[in-house]
Amino acid sequence: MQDPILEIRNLRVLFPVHKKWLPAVDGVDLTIQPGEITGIVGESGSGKSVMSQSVLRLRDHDTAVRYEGEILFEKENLLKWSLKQMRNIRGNRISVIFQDPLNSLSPVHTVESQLMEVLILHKKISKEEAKKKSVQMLKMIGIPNPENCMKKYPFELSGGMQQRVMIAIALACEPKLLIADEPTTALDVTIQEQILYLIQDLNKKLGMSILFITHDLGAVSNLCHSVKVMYLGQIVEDAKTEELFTHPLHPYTKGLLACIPHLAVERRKELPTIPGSVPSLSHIPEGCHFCTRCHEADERCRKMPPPVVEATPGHTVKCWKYAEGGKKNEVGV
Ligand SMILES: Nc1ncnc2c1ncn2[C@@H]1O[C@H](COP(=O)(O)OP(=O)(O)OP(=O)(O)O)[C@@H](O)[C@H]1O
Repeated sequence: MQDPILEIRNLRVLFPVHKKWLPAVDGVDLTIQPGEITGIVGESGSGKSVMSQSVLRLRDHDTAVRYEGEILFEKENLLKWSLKQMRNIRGNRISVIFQDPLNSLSPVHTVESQLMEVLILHKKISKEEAKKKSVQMLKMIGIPNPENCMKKYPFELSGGMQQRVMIAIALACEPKLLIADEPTTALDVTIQEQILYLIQDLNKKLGMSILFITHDLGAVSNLCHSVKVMYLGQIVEDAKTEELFTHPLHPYTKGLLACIPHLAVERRKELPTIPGSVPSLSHIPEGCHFCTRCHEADERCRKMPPPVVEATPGHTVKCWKYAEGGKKNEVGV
């Protein structure tokens, strides 16, 4: 087996809230193999973005933040790196694409100058080479007339085209890891499909690993090799995609799957929901983080954090229900 591209070990990311350091990410372990697409799903406020942005230390600039644990990228602990070292890795060995391309693209520079800038900065190539490579990138991501697109400003492009340009910039330096944080949420359904197909195609062609963050379980089922379900800063279930969709174990995962709209609409039933909402950081329950919304929770769940149990090989769940009989993973206990 190859060495993993990314290995996150017992990561905690804490923010100061009411004079206390509170964990938005609370003991996450995650491994991504070369070429693998890993999905992170969970409701708003589960800590998906904080966790993925920590890989590139994107929160360091604008807010007080404390990290514990390790983020090993090709065996180097990024949490020990200076911000100067981090700048060299961003957009080069690790890239990120966000939900809203207009927030990531500069409104006052053409597509050409934005694409060329990243290539000249990181790859130290000449202007002519950068221009040639930029046209190739736009072609590869399916922009019909790349030379024409190069001259445009982002506002002159449709939402789908802006997203493609952002992907081209992210991939220009052929990163080993792409972090895609809700990359299709702001797009029309048909364009969503195209962008997901594009990401899948690029993963196959370039062999890069992808950390795919989303609310959309449908997208996960089509795209990802494995899925981690996140709730209030913790991974509560982790399995290969097919296994997770066919044999969900955690009450939270079961709840999320039951909320996929088309199944209920087809049968003209009321759409199920998970009662309540994700608590804020200052209201994290003492025992299992999900206990306040779980219909199966008992006294033990409310008092003691559950262990991580390997229910079947490669399928782990953080829930007391599976604690007896399953194989305990010491890290999560
Ligand atoms: N700078 C900060 N200070 C305090 N709390 C923060 C800060 N940034 C994020 N949080 C909190 O961390 C938690 C996780 O937020 P995060 O944005 O990672 O969730 P998410 O799962 O990505 O949600 P969404 O899908 O809406 O982006 C939330 O409770 C959020 O309020």
